[in-house]
Amino acid sequence: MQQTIKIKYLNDQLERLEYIENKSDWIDLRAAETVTMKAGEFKLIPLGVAMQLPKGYEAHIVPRSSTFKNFGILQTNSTGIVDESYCGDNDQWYFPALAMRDTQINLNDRICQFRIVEHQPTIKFHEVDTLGNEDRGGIGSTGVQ
Ligand SMILES: O=c1ccn([C@H]2C[C@H](O)[C@@H](COP(=O)(O)OP(=O)(O)OP(=O)(O)O)O2)c(=O)[nH]1
Repeated sequence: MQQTIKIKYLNDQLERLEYIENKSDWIDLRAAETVTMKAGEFKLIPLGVAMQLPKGYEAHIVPRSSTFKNFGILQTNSTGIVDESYCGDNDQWYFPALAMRDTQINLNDRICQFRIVEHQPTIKFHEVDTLGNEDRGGIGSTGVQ
């Protein structure tokens, strides 16, 4: 199945996004400006794109596996969630970055990746006194090996 995403680029110099077949279905995103950061500094790095996602979908943004090795930055929200309603011309996507060392990220460096994901079903909470199941054990109860 193929989906179409309407995309608006906010920087003419930004390389256009590409879905690369047979590699990974995650799509790399690029820094839309050159950014220098000091160790300990936080910055929202602009990704230079705004999109209208397909109806019923959201997008998840995570770092590339090599991002920390290459740039020494961590994504402060671990996973970025782009809501379907975040679809205006100026609803630019950002990468919230914490620098662990002095670093420079250049325009068009690929720093993170995204995929689209269908929304979960609507959820209703049903409060009970007991769930009626045996406890599985606390976090870490299965040991390390
Ligand atoms: O890594 C991210 C995470 C979010 N967003 C954009 C898309 C998302 O739809 C919007 C708001 O994100 P979220 O709802 O997670 O943030 P919030 O802190 O709850 O802010 P808001 O009050 O805008 O909802 O910010 C990004 O560009 N990058």
